[in-house]
Amino acid sequence: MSRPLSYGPAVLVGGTLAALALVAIFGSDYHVALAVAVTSYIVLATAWALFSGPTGYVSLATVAFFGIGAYTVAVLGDALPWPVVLVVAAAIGLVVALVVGLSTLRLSGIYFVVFSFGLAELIRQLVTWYEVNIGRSVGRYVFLDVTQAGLFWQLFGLAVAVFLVGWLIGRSRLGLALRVIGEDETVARHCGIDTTRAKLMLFAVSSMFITVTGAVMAPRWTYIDPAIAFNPLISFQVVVMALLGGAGVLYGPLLGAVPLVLLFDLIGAHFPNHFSILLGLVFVVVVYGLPKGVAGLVGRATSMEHGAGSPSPRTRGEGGSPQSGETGEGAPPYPREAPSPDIRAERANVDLSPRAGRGDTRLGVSGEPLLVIEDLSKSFGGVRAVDGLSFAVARGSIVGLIGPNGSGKTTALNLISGALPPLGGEIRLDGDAITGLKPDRIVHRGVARTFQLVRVLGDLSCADNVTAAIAFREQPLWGDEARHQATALLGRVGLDGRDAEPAGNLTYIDSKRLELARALALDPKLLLLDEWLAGLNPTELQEGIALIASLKRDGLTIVMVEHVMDAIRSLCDRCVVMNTGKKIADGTTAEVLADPAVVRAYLGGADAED
Ligand SMILES: Nc1ncnc2c1ncn2[C@@H]1O[C@H](COP(=O)(O)OP(=O)(O)OP(=O)(O)O)[C@@H](O)[C@H]1O
Repeated sequence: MSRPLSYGPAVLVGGTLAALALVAIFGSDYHVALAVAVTSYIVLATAWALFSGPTGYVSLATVAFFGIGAYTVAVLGDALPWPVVLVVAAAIGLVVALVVGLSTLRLSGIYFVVFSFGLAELIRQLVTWYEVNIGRSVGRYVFLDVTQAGLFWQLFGLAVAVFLVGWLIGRSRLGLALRVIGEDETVARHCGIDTTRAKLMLFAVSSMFITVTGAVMAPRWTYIDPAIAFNPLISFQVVVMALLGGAGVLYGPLLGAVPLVLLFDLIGAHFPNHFSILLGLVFVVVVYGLPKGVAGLVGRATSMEHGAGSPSPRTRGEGGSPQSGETGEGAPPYPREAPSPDIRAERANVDLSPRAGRGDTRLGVSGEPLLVIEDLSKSFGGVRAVDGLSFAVARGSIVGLIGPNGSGKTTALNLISGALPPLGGEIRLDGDAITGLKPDRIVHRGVARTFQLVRVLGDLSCADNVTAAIAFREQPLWGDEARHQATALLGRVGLDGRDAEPAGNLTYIDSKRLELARALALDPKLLLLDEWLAGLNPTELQEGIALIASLKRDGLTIVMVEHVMDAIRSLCDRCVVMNTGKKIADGTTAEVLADPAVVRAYLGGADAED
């Protein structure tokens, strides 16, 4: 949403459509037919990229929807007025997309590709079966009085509509959600995005455009059978066109569709028997030579011109220290409400007495704790990663979750944040059970997290990384207000003035700052930090500790998995120690770090003694 407005794409799209319109008005029959083919593929490839571009879900189901549209016309074309036929086709496409989407959009990567291909084949076989066994003939005649020019103008209208819808989606929360999903679906869920719903909505919109295109194109054939209407080549051609042009931007597929339709027309005329081989060759060249398409090349050239061509490498622990004064107390105020007097009172009441001991869920916490974990467990195959874990976290406190490598700390955080479903036990936040809820629901209850391996959305700007959370939290904001809040949060973590910078350019420490800003943007009650301080140099570490301390001063409750003992000592009110999935200690930091069982299991004598 913070991308600068550029008229280049609008001129490109408008100019191309205007040129096609001129061909349709003044061209010969052959040229009008060519304009029809080009426009139909512009619509198909752009509609395909509406969904597959931002999400990265490569769908080979294009022809399934295209064929549904064509067959709707073949069956109903004579019986109903033309606009009604198109509406019925769109409705059927919508229903099929919703059913298919609900059952498949949980799949990702190659599984989705294979399924989408299988879907097209399945629908083709079903139609063939119906025609042979019920209809008693394989094909159907389509006798509709539509001229080539009439066909062109319908497609032209569809093209205008698909660009308009794509433009609107690109500027909407849904558009941002899809870009986040495409970058990192796990992060998307932890930003509060209902990823299934977002994907489903766009899949349905994209499929409706494809279905209506199939319907509009049907009269062109006069006779159709399943082999024509569900020809898998259509799916492959659409993918190749979108990839050649660049599926990441709205105008990209157009850049691929125009030259390839012309090329395919040439190949079809002169080498009809070699069409598939040449299509395969084009596909290989596109995938290897232009992974981000022509639009990607244009984007790179433009950014080089503006001096932003070579992103600095994202190297763990390398340089990039923030300027002094950017963190901690000197930073602009974190835009969340100050802790209420109640919370302050409860914090004052936290019992950190040495009696607070092992295995007792509520010991050490007076009043209703913010987070209560009871008898939580999780297994991976034969490995019991978390085994009967119980502890509580007082409001406004920082609890360190510590233990040797592989003791189950990250798994415990994953269970709390909803990244993993527990095997057993209960998690309560503010008195309400959140056990087993999806991450986006848990985010809306007030839990935010960072990840052990930092996860920023590299192709999005820093501001968009933070806005993704602001736009999908429980009390979402959008537009200028969201942008201002994103800027303030970036300043809060020491990333002043970096709003427009792609997150992929950030150094390791700055990526961590950005991830923290994104978590804070969710306006959480509880923040889960997974080794947020790992890999920092001594200066960065001190700044990181100051930053976390300032969050606590603002009233945030924090559970931090950490191996950096200096941070544990200076930040944590209490510590829960895990070993082989079980809690082995729970008490004040000083008490726990002096516990011989803890020393034996984890710290080693030297560190425990300093
Ligand atoms: N997705 C997974 N699949 C299979 N095993 C897993 C998975 N995640 C964690 N484990 C196993 O569960 C156990 C606990 O792992 P976990 O990452 O929670 O430990 P940890 O205390 O966070 O370790 P570290 O301090 O090294 O990050 C380990 O034996 C680990 O191999």
